[in-house]
Amino acid sequence: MSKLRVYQLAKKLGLSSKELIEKLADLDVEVNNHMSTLEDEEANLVMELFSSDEKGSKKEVNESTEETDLHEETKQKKKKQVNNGKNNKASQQKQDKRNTVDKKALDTKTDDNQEAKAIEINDKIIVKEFAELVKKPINEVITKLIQAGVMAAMNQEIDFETAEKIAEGFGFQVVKKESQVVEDVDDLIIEEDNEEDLKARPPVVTVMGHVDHGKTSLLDAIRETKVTAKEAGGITQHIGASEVKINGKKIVFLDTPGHEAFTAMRARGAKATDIAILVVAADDGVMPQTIEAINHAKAAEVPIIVAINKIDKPGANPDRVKQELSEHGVLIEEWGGDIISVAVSALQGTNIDELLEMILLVAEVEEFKANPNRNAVGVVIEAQLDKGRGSVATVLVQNGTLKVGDSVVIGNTYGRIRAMINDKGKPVRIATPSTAVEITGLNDVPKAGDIMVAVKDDKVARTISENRKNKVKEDQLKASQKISLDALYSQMQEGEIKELNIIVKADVQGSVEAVKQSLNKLSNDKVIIKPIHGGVGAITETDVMLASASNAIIIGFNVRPTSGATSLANKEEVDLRTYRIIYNAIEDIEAAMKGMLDPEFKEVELGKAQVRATFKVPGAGVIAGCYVVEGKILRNASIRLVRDGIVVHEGTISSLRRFKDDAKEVATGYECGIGIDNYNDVKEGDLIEAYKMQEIER
Ligand SMILES: Nc1nc2c(ncn2[C@@H]2O[C@H](COP(=O)(O)OP(=O)(O)OP(=O)(O)O)[C@@H](O)[C@H]2O)c(=O)[nH]1
Repeated sequence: MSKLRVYQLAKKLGLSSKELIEKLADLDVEVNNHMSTLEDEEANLVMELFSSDEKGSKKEVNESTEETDLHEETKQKKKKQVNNGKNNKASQQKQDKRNTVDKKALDTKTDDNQEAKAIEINDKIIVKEFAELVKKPINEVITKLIQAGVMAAMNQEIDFETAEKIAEGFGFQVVKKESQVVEDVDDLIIEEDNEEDLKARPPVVTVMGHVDHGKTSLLDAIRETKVTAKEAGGITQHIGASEVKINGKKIVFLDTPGHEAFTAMRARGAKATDIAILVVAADDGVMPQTIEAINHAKAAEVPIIVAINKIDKPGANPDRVKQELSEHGVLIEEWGGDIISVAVSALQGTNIDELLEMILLVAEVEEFKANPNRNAVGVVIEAQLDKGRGSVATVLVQNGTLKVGDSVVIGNTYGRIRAMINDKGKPVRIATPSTAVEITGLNDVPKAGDIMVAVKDDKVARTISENRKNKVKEDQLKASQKISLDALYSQMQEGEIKELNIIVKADVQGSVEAVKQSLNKLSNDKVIIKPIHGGVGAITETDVMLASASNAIIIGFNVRPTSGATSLANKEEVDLRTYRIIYNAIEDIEAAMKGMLDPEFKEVELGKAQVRATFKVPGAGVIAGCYVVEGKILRNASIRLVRDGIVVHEGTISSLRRFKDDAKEVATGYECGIGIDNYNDVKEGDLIEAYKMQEIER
């Protein structure tokens, strides 16, 4: 048969195109529209199914359910072959299994009523057999299934969960047939590939850089020049990643620019990016987040390509950018280094091709490879619950080939891939290494950064996912074995720690440098102290994520963590310490290295108040009119005054009042006046943090 279009086949079958498309979807055959062509085997299958469906339903009414419908069985087998690419043998094995269930079903029938209330079901069962098992007429079962949102004919399979739900509705207790125990995917799949099986794969790229330097514009420019509607059905769909082609070669861009997303993924244990594009605006130069991006990329050991952007602007000075980059350890080729830079204008589309060519060049040098002929392994880029489609996840296939019908485990979720669409919104049946596809068919919504693995079958997928859920606690424990100064000595003794990664944040750049240098000098033969990032300003969530991903501790001087950073640090178990004097930090780390760090006092936060106005009160100096935003402020507490994340003063309270009365404490949600001992330079917008020191048992 020559290739048929959907509308042609619909006509043959006396259906509308819409009806046929729906029928095809039931068979897991996804088509775009009425003009889409069908593979021969798909068309054959549909025609065969359609003609026998009619016969089948007529039969259903007239015949007893015990009679075997051979035609239906062939149909099932065929459908499986098309959808799952499984061979006849597998199909036959399934059939054998079904027969076992069948026997059991009949056995159950002979049991007395009480016992018959408990039934055993495999991870799948054919509707007809299920009806026998629950002793109900087939049309009643099918009606219940439809009510539960499952469209299945009598010879189609339903999964365990569906069967369980319906059976329970009929008053049965359902027990799952014991399945083979599989510990975890890690045991199954993370086998090394043989060198000869590895083939070159396209690079996966993330765009990073300072705010407003043009990350989004650059991604847009790349997409505009390269992902045009040339390809059929070419509407770019947001799936979290996009593919471009240059000189016939593919590059995959992750759509969420910024090092935050990149590091958050890394903290989950995923490494999705092969190359980082560092965007620096030629008229602005290296800025704080440029430095952050550099350090994040370096910590992840990802090669960098610099895109010097906005060269169309009058104030553009690419040479200055190169010089500034060299000061931060990014040595461009002209500066004797090996980092490639390309001057671009995202706005005017200048040199975009050149940038893409450079990406391919780096990819060639780095030799990114994968084995397309194995079970798929990948990572979740993003995922959400879609009203119509259920759990929808974009996964980047990193190794192997993912196919529609594959059973997968993703984090604690699992499922069989129902459909896949690519970044152009086109349904695809396979996804090779370095391809991002949106998948449906999972039982729950996975998290970005979760690892996806294709496994043998649904049973294995479900077992692993259940085992994983049970192991979550254990894993959390494992994941929480983060470095801390308190445990440094014992970890050093056990040889677990060779490097102590440190992130330094301070109020001025001079302190950052001073601390980094002093800390470097503390390295000895057991442990190397390695400052992986330093910056000016408050300790942010991004700093905590970097610390978590790189197993680092954070040291702050005269700066405070933002409240988001504090809670994230608690969650990620990141050791975050703040100091007022550099010497104290050095002393602490030195003591920790000798196993002598036993802090005698610990700071306990009491509350925070925001300064909303200030008043000059004769005899009492400046009083801050405050609103308590967190915890409570105690009259005898120590306080620190924080302005834009930086500690501007530390001291004690001289007066605490509610209206005209002295107060011992003021709780969240109340206003109060706070006077600070010997300090008048308080400003509107400042934050007053109250704390007390608590003695810690040695
Ligand atoms: N003249 C000029 N302007 C540019 C160029 N690239 C980006 N811009 C402008 O710079 C501004 C910021 O660009 P974005 O692409 O939003 O920058 P971003 O880095 O994604 O910014 P954030 O998402 O806020 O971090 C926009 O007004 C752009 O139009 C360029 O090559 N030339």
